[in-house]
Amino acid sequence: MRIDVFSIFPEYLAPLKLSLIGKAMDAGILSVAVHDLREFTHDRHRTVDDTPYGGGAGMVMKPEPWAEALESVFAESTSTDARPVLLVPSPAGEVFTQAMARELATAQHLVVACGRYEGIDHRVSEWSAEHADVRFVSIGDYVLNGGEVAAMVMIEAIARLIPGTIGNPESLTEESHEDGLLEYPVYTKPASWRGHDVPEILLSGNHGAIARWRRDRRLERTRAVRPEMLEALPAEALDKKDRAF
Ligand SMILES: Nc1cc(-c2ccc3ccn(Cc4ccc(CN5CCCCC5)cc4)c3c2)n[nH]1
Repeated sequence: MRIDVFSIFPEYLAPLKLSLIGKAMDAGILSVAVHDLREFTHDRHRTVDDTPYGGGAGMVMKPEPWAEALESVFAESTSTDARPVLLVPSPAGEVFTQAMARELATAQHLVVACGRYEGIDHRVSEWSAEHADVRFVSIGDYVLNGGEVAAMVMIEAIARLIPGTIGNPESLTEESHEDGLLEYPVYTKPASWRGHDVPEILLSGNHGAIARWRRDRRLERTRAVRPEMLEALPAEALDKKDRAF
């Protein structure tokens, strides 16, 4: 997968080079390029914003730098490949979920447009729709100062689902939101720590009982913290014992 990110603060995306994403990039599984939007301006002040038509507070990002920036990478999605997906972080977007991360992990080319100020001239997304599949995406119901943090969140959630990125694909199962339940609590040595002991069952070696205990903890936690997730589960996903929770 190829990911191109555009921002007026490209250094904001530097941490992507670390950890898993960094390894995946080294292994050639993933390529992430971060571009400075100001490279696509031509005036002395490298202007990317202007006042909003219709009035209102703040500034709006000008369309032309964005169009030149985006077409510089849209063109690289050759006609044989699938159209690129343009992700536009926005408080007004569809909410980003694990299901959406799974869907986007199958894309060949993701382009992320990180807005700032009050957002990007809307005509950019209208123009982009001729060249890419455009998705406005919110990472939650709160307002950030720009799209960079949202881009980091989405890239991490998507990239870790690409085969070969995560060392142990086993750890992608039974995690929260993967199968509709929250994850179970985890423990490691020492077995007794500051008066707190690891649940006996986990030391028993009885893998059947351990699996049941973990399932029960997942149901208990989901009912306590996110009851609406339990309601959303298809009936067949819960067996008789599960319904006890
Ligand atoms: N999940 C999530 C994603 C974002 C996000 C993503 C991208 C950008 C780009 C700029 N901002 C800051 C911002 C956005 C909206 C307003 C309100 N303003 C009212 C008048 C009409 C225009 C809009 C103010 C400042 C962004 C914020 N926040 N939260």
